[in-house]
Amino acid sequence: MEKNVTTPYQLDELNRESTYGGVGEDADEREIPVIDFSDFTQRKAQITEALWHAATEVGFFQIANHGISQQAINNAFTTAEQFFALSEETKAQYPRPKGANVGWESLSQVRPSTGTPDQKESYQITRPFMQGLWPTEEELPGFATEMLDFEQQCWQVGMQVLSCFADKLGFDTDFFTQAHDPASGAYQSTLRLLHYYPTTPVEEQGKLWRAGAHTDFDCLTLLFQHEGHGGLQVCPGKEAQEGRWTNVPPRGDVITCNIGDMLQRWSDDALQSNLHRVRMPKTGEYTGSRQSIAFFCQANKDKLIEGPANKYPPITAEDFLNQRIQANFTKADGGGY
Ligand SMILES: O=C(O)CCC(=O)C(=O)O
Ligand SMILES: [Fe+2]
Repeated sequence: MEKNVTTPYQLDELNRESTYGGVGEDADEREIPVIDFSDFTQRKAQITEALWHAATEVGFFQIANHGISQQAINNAFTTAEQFFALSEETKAQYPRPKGANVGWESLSQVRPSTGTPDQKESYQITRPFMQGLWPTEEELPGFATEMLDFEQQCWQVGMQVLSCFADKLGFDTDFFTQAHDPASGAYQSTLRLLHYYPTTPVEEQGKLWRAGAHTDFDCLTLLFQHEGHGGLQVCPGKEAQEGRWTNVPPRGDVITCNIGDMLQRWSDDALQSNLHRVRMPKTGEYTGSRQSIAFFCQANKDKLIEGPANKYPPITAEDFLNQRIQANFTKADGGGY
């Protein structure tokens, strides 16, 4: 099947996404809620209310006092930078295989909203599927150990957030924790290291984007923004037609979170998976390399996504993700599987 912007997609989520490529306008009146996670166990009920409000209204929120040390985050960024500084030939030894969320890719992700490749390279880590995809100890000592440790810390925070949503949706508290079991071979949550290439500033945003407008495929995304590396903009679903985009402050001490399509479906649309994108820097703004790190909580392949009210027919997490990945990578990259 040809993958291009005119392809009619099977999932509603994809049809929606393919219509949102317009530049729109900046709307800085909206605030991204910051939610304090300190004393999580004692304050869980209060945190849950704050999360639910943020997730149903804006779809994006930032978590402060999340428990991952600043040192661990800084180290992850430094190590990611070292990975991307490896030679093209070295990185090309670890390519993203067809239709999988693992390995290295560069300039290959074409969003249905834009039809142009994101101006970035990325490296994906999904625990069970990394064979042959780690750089060697000579190339980058300690890389796998450090990244898997960071991945585990992200998972902890992700599961805390999801346990709050489980409470509100009437599932067992640990429902999503079991659905994202890292010990299973069907685990498919992914840590993604991102490097947006240095660029020349634009007077006006044109066809090329650092990351074209999209919603995420997963249940929940934890995004670590590099202090000062701006450009991320969000647009709540309700306002997508008007195209009013809010800048997300690039704070290095909080985790920026958003709901993805999988959880929107799993919550019968109660939780909003919102559009976001990374625009090109304008004249006068920082134009160097831009880094970020994302952790995508994606239910294990064999889990069935079924909302409490059964609004949508059940679909396995594997089938759901496959359709989304397929629509996002070009044929040239070997993405059509
Ligand atoms: O780099 C960012 O700020 C956003 C990345 C993103 O949206 C994604 O990888 O899905
Ligand atoms: Fe995203």
